[in-house]
Amino acid sequence: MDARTNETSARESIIRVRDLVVGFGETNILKGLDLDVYRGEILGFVGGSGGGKSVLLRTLIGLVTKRSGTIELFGTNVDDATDAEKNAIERRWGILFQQGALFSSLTVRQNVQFPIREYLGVSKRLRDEVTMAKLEMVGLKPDVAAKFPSELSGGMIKRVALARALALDPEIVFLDEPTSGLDPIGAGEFDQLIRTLQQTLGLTVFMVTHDLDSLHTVCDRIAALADGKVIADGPISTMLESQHPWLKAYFHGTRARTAGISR
Ligand SMILES: Nc1ncnc2c1ncn2[C@@H]1O[C@H](COP(=O)(O)OP(=O)(O)OP(=O)(O)O)[C@@H](O)[C@H]1O
Repeated sequence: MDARTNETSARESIIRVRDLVVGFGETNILKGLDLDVYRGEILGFVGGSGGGKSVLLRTLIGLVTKRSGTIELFGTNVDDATDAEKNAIERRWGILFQQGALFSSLTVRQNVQFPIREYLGVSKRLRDEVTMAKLEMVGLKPDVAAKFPSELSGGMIKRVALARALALDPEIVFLDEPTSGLDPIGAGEFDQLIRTLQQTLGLTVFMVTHDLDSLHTVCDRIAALADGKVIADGPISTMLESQHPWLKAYFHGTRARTAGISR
């Protein structure tokens, strides 16, 4: 199904954040942030370095405690969720951290199986079958399963990390700078893979990225973070029209022109 049709026909918020404040010590990093992530879309999340993109991601998955505001995941307010409900919610997302973050002492197979072992009491045979299916899904050959992360290229590490993020058949995947460290061809292939998975699996994708090519080619919508808030959201045309100084610098700078986004 075309992603844009999908987006307009079903505007169900998988993630709904309102007036979110998150800080450390005396400093607030997120200062009343509002954000929706709609089912089936690929949302690109951009913002200056140190602006709080990773902090938002870590807050959404419960690794950082918010100071105030509401976070609803799959229609459940996390403040009202029981431990059992939180556990059930965690199984509905997958995460690809920056640099892939694989366990270096585990094989690819063991890395991909990690969430399955943690959340599902299934037999070894079924775990192995699921693992091989996920590796195939991300375009890796079966022989990769027995390798260790140190034996893989950067692009392969990202794919294994994506296979692990997909292990529990999530409804949404959080990707923290998935194409960083990849050459332009590898980054383009990874973007294409994400688009294919979104279309074939009906995945929702929340992608923190600095990659202008990714924003241009793969994202249905972009949300921009500045001054602790989402200052603009919409398709790339909305970003190009914005008069906010950071957005102007970002989307009309030399790199944007090189990527063919702006003239
Ligand atoms: N655990 C923490 N304790 C104190 N400060 C933190 C903590 N985690 C993040 N910060 C601060 O929060 C701010 C936002 O960091 P964050 O990593 O979210 O930025 P970012 O937008 O993801 O940046 P980049 O694009 O460079 O990855 C930074 O100033 C960082 O130092």
